[in-house]
Amino acid sequence: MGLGCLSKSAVAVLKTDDKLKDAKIVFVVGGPGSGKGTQCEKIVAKYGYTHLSSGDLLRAEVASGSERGKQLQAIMQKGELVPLDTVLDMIKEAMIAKADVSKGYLIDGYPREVKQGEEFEKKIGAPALLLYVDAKAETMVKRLMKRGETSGRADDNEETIKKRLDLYYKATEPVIAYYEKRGIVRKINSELPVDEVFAIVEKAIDELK
Ligand SMILES: Nc1ncnc2c1ncn2[C@@H]1O[C@H](COP(=O)(O)OP(=O)(O)O)[C@@H](O)[C@H]1O
Ligand SMILES: Nc1ncnc2c1ncn2[C@H]1C[C@H](O)[C@@H](COP(=O)(O)OP(=O)(O)O)O1
Ligand SMILES: [Mg+2]
Repeated sequence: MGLGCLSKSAVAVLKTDDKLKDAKIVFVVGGPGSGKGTQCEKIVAKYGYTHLSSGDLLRAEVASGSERGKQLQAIMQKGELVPLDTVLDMIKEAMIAKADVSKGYLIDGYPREVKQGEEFEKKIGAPALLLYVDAKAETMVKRLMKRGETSGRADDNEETIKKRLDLYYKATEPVIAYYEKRGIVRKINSELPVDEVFAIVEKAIDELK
């Protein structure tokens, strides 16, 4: 069927969705403080991918001072997950905004639970790769406490870090098992120095081409 019967704006929406369906999508999953953001920055510098961190998108909404932002801030401060639809809508909007120029998307900090992965695939598309950024709990806590000295983040404190870690093991680790069955998970040892971690990341990204 042609698109002739549809209005111009309806065609534009369909075309955008098509573009996202064909897009190269990489999920970046790992515990809090494991080094997701650090590696994503390096991927952007080398490969020109679009980096979308769900946490950054949420913090931007908080910074806007909106009513919705205030509600989000309260949830994040407790180390809990914000509602799925809120995060997914923000990610999709940000992806569409870059659809014409993006070489690929790094979706950092999402999915946080299996349901988030399922909904993403229904509304946007399938990931080609999942980078599993792996570090020990002890390492993550140490890094987050250090980051907390300067990050200004309401969730980089001992009490919230503990809750975030618990939630990670309970809700997010099953995401890795879910995508392992599809054979798209690459486990990255993030205990190593940043550049050595990136050398492993590069191999995984290069395989995608
Ligand atoms: N491989 C690494 N070795 C040492 N420190 C690291 C490493 N990767 C990240 N860090 C540090 O750990 C902290 C958390 O990293 P970040 O990239 O913000 O993690 P995430 O986005 O997963 O929470 C940062 O302060 C960062 O500089
Ligand atoms: N996909 C998602 N679903 C629900 N809440 C999310 C989310 N991504 C982020 N959040 C909320 C809850 C998190 O504790 C908080 C900070 O997330 P983050 O910046 O991704 O943390 P980190 O990079 O330290 O792992 O934002
Ligand atoms: Mg981060």
